[in-house]
Amino acid sequence: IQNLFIWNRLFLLVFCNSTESLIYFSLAVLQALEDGLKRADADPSVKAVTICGENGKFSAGADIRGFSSPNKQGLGLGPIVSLIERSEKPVVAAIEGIALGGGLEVTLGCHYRIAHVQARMGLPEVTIGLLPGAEGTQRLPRLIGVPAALDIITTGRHISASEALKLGLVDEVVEENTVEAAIRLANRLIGQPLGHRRLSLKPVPKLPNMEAFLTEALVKVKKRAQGCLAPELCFQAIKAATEQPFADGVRKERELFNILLTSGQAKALQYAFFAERAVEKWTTPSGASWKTASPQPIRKAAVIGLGTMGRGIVTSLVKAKIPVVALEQDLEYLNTGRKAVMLLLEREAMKMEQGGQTLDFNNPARLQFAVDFDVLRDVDLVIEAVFENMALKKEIFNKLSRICKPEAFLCTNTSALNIDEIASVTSRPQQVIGTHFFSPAHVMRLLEIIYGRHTSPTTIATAMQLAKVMKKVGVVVGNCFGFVGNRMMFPYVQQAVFLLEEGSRPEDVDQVLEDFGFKIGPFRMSDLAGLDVGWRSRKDQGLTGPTLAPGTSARQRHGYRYSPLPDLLCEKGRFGQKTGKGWYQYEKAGGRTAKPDPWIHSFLSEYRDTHQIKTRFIDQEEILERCLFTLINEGFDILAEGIASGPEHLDVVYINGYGWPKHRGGPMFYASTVGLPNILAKLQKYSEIHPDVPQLRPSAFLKKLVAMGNPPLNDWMSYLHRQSNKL
Ligand SMILES: CCCCCCCCCCCCC[C@H](O)CC(=O)SCCNC(=O)CCNC(=O)[C@H](O)C(C)(C)COP(=O)(O)OP(=O)(O)OC[C@H]1O[C@@H](n2cnc3c(N)ncnc32)[C@H](O)[C@@H]1OP(=O)(O)O
Ligand SMILES: NC(=O)c1ccc[n+]([C@@H]2O[C@H](COP(=O)([O-])OP(=O)(O)OC[C@H]3O[C@@H](n4cnc5c(N)ncnc54)[C@H](O)[C@@H]3O)[C@@H](O)[C@H]2O)c1
Repeated sequence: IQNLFIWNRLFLLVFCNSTESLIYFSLAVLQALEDGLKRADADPSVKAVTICGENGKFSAGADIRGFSSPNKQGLGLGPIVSLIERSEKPVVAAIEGIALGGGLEVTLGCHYRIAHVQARMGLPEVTIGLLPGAEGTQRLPRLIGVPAALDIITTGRHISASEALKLGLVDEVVEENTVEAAIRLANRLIGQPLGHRRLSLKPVPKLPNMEAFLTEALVKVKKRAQGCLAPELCFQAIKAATEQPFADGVRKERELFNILLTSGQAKALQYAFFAERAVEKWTTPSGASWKTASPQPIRKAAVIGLGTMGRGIVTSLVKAKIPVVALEQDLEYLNTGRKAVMLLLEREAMKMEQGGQTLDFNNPARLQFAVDFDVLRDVDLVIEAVFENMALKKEIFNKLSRICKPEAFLCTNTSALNIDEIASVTSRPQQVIGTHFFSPAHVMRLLEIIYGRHTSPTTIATAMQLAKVMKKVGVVVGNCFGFVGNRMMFPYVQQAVFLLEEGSRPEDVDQVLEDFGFKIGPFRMSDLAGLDVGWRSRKDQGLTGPTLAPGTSARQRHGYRYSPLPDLLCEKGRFGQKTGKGWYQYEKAGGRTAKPDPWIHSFLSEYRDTHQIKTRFIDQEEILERCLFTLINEGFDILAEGIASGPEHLDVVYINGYGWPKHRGGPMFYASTVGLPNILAKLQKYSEIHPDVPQLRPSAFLKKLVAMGNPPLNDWMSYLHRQSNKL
């Protein structure tokens, strides 16, 4: 706080920015706030105080980086909030832009709160592994009641000013100048009693069935948390507010805050927060970067293919208010696709209505369906989402190159195919790029953006901008088979299948990985995605099917271990959920409840007999290590090859696209917590046992980092000497 104005008889405290655009509490800001308050209190000419932020933003809360610094910046905020509340002079908060975390807690110490209609508020500490630690868990339930406080604190969601008004979190919402409105209110309050406005003195509003409500709420919180500690501790702090006097509740809040602060989960979640922002600042080995490349505006887009992916992509574009043309191969496919898209959009519109927003999709200027490529003449960008087949993709891109206007960008949603080969059939390879969405595309946040040899920086910047507009996290990566996400997943799934050959059951492997925190284990995931997808790809690669050379050993390909188990299941028509049978059995085709299948158990045991594999008990540790360490090992190769510019990229991909538990910070962050020497030793051990599995052989980069003394993750990339130029 640098600007303190004494304005008539009013003291205006203005938080000044620590950065260009956001105010978060550093030690200096806290000290200035405390000094300002004390000065206002001591000055008899000051009759009231207004607290506001600079540049139309109240505050983003404590400086998150401070939590991992030795002097733990921001920890003194609670006493300052109490100091505000105790003031004998009325204090009014003028909330503009955002009031988050400690920022909102400051307003809870104020006697009155006025918000601008576009302001957003929230206590997002839970999302970075913490709880509101400046007495917010004790004041908020007193202000808005336990159910609403529990919802806001355990989810960390942001709320609008109108919702805040409905909940009683703010006293007034204004459309005009919030600071002036706050000053007017402060002036009116001079000399009025404040006791009833001090939240710490108020009781928590009673519920007729508080105990039952809390018991039920805890079950819900735990279920949603999926192994993350913070939501449950947020709950405990709020429960304390219902049971104990304010001062004891604050003590409990501090105790719980400290547990979280020193937990690995908070560290991991805070790493993930900054990693997500770091990947926005993309660079490529050739020196192209977000700093110098400018995105082109996308006023109209097209999606080709309205299957599983195309439907979700169209929905995302419509939600982002980008006019779309949706194209299919014939009228029959078009009608099926149109129905599916309209259903998704209706559902999305309903969800948005609950939040007071609208979605306009029945207007042909916003969404058009077609089978004729001629309608693509005026679009700025096309996203191709047809079958995963190189010949088909090339045919489509060649056509697009001829029909679309010269400046249009051509994107492919391929899961693994070579972007350069696709681009080679166009006359504009510099405008061809991979935009790899994840299923369901209107829900999943990840957008892997793959540049080819000729892709221009403008094209990358435009794809990144598109991700942002679609509220997705874009991660720029290089071109290789499977890119980052799928390339790292192949060895993970491969190990899972090898474990079945050796003695595990699908449900054992899934359970271990779900206990680790994955939303869904590899076999449940395969059943959901459809086993036929991988089968088709393996047939295309000549690993199975009619093109396989006669006499090829069942369990070997190119001299390495191969498991035909997934192929055998597909040959029996077991494609997963869609056929009602896969690695599990389902109640019907299209059913969703996976049940262990005795058929699979006896099939596996016959398979082992046929191939003379001795069934052995495989413990949880081995399941976890073999699946995760091979995935991580591939990650080190990806970094060494320059396919991704840092470990954060791999982590953001895994958290947002593959259900990796965020509270473990992503696979590469997890590797850094396990310790690279431990990972190396385990890979060496398993590789000796399975010499025919190259994915278990430790990456040269991993070995190098261990030899360099296991440096911290932030330093890993400095140990690479880049020669490759992927652009
Ligand atoms: C030793 C033990 C003793 C125990 C004693 C217990 C006592 C406890 C006392 C503790 C007091 C705790 C107080 C409080 O409860 C805790 C907090 O306030 S935690 C912080 C809560 N706030 C947040 O989580 C907000 C996070 N930020 C956002 O959600 C978004 O950034 C935004 C504010 C909505 C803005 O979004 P955008 O406009 O899209 O902008 P960016 O996200 O790209 O951000 C721009 C830039 O700012 C950086 N940044 C944003 N917020 C913070 C922050 N709070 N701290 C640090 N940095 C922040 C962000 O990283 C970007 O910078 P870049 O990374 O690009 O350099
Ligand atoms: N399904 C997934 O989970 C997933 C995830 C990420 C990426 N992908 C990739 O996305 C692409 C599409 O996959 P999908 O699962 O949506 O496939 P899908 O089989 O569900 O749909 C493909 C659609 O493309 C249409 N199509 C085929 N040829 C066409 C043509 N010439 N013109 C117009 N439309 C045509 C088909 O009619 C079909 O509706 C593939 O490259 C796939 O690898 C899929």
